[in-house]
Amino acid sequence: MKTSRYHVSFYIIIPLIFAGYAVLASISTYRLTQYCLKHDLDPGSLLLWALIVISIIGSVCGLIIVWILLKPVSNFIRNAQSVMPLKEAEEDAKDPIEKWGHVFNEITSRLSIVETKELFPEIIAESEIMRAVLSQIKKVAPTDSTVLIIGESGTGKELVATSIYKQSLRNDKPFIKLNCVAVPDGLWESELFGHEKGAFTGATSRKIGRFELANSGTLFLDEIGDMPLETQAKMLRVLQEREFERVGGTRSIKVDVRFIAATNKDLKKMVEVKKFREDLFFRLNVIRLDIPPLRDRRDDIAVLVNHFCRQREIEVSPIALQMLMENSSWPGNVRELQNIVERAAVMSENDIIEPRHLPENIIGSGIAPLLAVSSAGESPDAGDDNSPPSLDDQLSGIERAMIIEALRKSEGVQVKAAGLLRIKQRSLWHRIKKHNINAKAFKKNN
Ligand SMILES: Nc1ncnc2c1ncn2[C@@H]1O[C@H](COP(=O)(O)OP(=O)(O)OP(=O)(O)O)[C@@H](O)[C@H]1O
Repeated sequence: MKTSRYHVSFYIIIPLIFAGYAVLASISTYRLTQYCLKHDLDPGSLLLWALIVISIIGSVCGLIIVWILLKPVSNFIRNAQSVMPLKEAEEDAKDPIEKWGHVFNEITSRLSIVETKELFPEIIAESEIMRAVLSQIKKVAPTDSTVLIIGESGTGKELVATSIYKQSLRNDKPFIKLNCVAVPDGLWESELFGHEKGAFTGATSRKIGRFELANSGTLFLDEIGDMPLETQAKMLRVLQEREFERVGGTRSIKVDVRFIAATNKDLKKMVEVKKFREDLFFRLNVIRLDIPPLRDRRDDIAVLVNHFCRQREIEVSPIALQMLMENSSWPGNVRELQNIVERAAVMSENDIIEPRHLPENIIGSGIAPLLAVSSAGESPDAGDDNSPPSLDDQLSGIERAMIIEALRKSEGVQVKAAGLLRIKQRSLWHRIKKHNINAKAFKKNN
């Protein structure tokens, strides 16, 4: 095919082969029947043999075609299997097609991680839910549509707004931020629209407002839920008409601004209780991006911790990392995680974050205390309620700690970890699943 002058698509050639073969088979049986009738022979047994031969030739042709088609796929799968993470992905697949499905899914997922890392180097996220958000950002960024970013405090709304700006067609134009919580009462209009000299007592010179500063660029209104109602009405006019006057001025100023707003408040509820204007809400809610809280994307914890550690040139021990991954609440989201790593980095003596450097609420749940104590070399604490953990719980905790230690030593390579523990790889894999350990977190390149 590569060297021939003409290229025929498989979509044409394969149906043609089968159609041609069917025509040939029909002609030969027809001819055979005619021959038998002409020579007074019984066509039954001859036709039976002919059908057997036709079927055998048909099967061989089918086999060759399937082999030609699947050869590059199986070559690819074989090469992909030499990559360690893909080996893990196909572990529980029973038949080859299911196995290939697993491998392809894993490859697609990894390619999308690579793409997101390239497009959004500052946003660290590997969870599916965040990757969906990032692909939404990729779509909306180059448009001029207003974006409303909703999410709890510390989820990364500002980071997302900045990424939208960076990926937008206005990325060489101004990016002006306004934190609505930080604007003092009475200064709203001057802050947004600017003022003329002498507009009010203290207006000693002309001030350019945020709308004007953001002209031809992007205006990011953080914490929009904290904007007072009377300012919302004025804001609505700018959103609709892209026009306003400076305080104390008479001239209308036209601006070309893209708006991005963010809030951690439930604007719909605020509309219901008349604390936020419905018309403004609809104007802002053109494209809505929901940033999930960290507790709903625990897959991101390991990569985030490793990222924050890299920034501070320190490391995190796998047990400490596992404890961070096990924590289920994270009310302060990524900011809280970042602060914990920062604090632990300051406290660590040898540039490795150990469980003892983590706050009480992180090491104080589940089997974490057992691991924390064992890693710190102290005796196990029975807990506040004076009821020591059961033997089964303790054994399970020890098993878990040993697996984590082996994964740490083997840098997440499960064959090696299984060797260290002197168990079969399959058994290790089952135990990893049972204890809900994120084996990927131990890989060096994480
Ligand atoms: N996915 C992420 N990758 C890397 N850093 C992140 C990520 N998400 C958040 N951060 C970091 O967490 C901190 C808080 O993020 P950010 O200020 O964007 O959150 P926010 O939702 O705007 O918070 P708030 O509502 O309190 O203003 C920042 O230092 C930011 O760099």
